Amino acid sequence: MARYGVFKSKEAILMLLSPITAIPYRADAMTSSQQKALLVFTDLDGSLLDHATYDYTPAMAWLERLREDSIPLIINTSKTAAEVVVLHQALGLDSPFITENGASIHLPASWCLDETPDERGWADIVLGESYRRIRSVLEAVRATEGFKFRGFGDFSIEEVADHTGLDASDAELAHLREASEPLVWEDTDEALERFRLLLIGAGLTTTRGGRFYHVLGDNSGKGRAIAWLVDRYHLLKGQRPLTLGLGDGPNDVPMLESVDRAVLIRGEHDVSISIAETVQLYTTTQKGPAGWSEGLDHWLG
Ligand SMILES: O=C(O)[C@@H](COP(=O)(O)O)O[C@H]1O[C@H](CO)[C@@H](O)[C@H](O)[C@H]1O
Repeated sequence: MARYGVFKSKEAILMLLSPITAIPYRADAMTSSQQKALLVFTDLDGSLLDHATYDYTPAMAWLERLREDSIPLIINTSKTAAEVVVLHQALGLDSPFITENGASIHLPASWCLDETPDERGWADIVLGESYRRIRSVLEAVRATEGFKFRGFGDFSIEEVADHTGLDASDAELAHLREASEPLVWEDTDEALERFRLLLIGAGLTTTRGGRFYHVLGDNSGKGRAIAWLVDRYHLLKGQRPLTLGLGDGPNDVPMLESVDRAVLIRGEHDVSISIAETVQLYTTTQKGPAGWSEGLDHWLG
């Protein structure tokens, strides 16, 4: 610090030199040159979308700024591809997206190397297990152990709508699972522990969103899908990107622990979330899309 003389730090000097209206210098905020190679990964429910209403209006200003600055916004959610395609179009995005808690990655033609895009111009990478196998394991452990739970495969479209607050047509899209099963646990905590261990033995893993437990292949998860896309970006552009992730639920922890800057959005759920201390983390005071914007103000503002 001696080289800054009477000033306590470089930050203090920069604050003095800044015009009064300028945003104060913060050592941990991303510089504009870092933002040129930035990928922003976002969870949906409880993060970009309001937990109860699925509204994203409070995030509009930041969505516009990311678009203007050509910063890719990459959705990373437990929702199905059928659900995300609709939102992706509504938001006017052209970036890849990750569905079913990291079990599938969807690449636009500009992100493809060996993959051949389909007639819509997209290629799908499956990291996880097939829905068929997940359901057959779930049905087998339920039959042998008598566990009490119900998954989307046991629900009618109306029941999905009742559990989620989605309208019938959105509930139908949520029902179109390809590589993960959301479920409502109706048994004891001890039974849940036994269930989890049995699934590990079958190559499956469990995680938790704002409303449901989710079962998926143990070779997937929101963090692994990010690692896959970071490698692909590196191959395409010849440099590693900087990454920023925003999420609110336990299923977002692997995402928040795999990015360079993380935003933990205050959740609607009652699950306490702990993130590794090594993570550069900002925790919001606001919930949903208002908290999402608060997190971007913090790191990119
Ligand atoms: O478990 C949950 O609470 C959410 C979590 O979704 P995110 O990973 O937070 O986008 O996901 C399920 O419920 C949604 C409706 O609330 C459905 O749209 C999703 O398909 C389902 O996975």
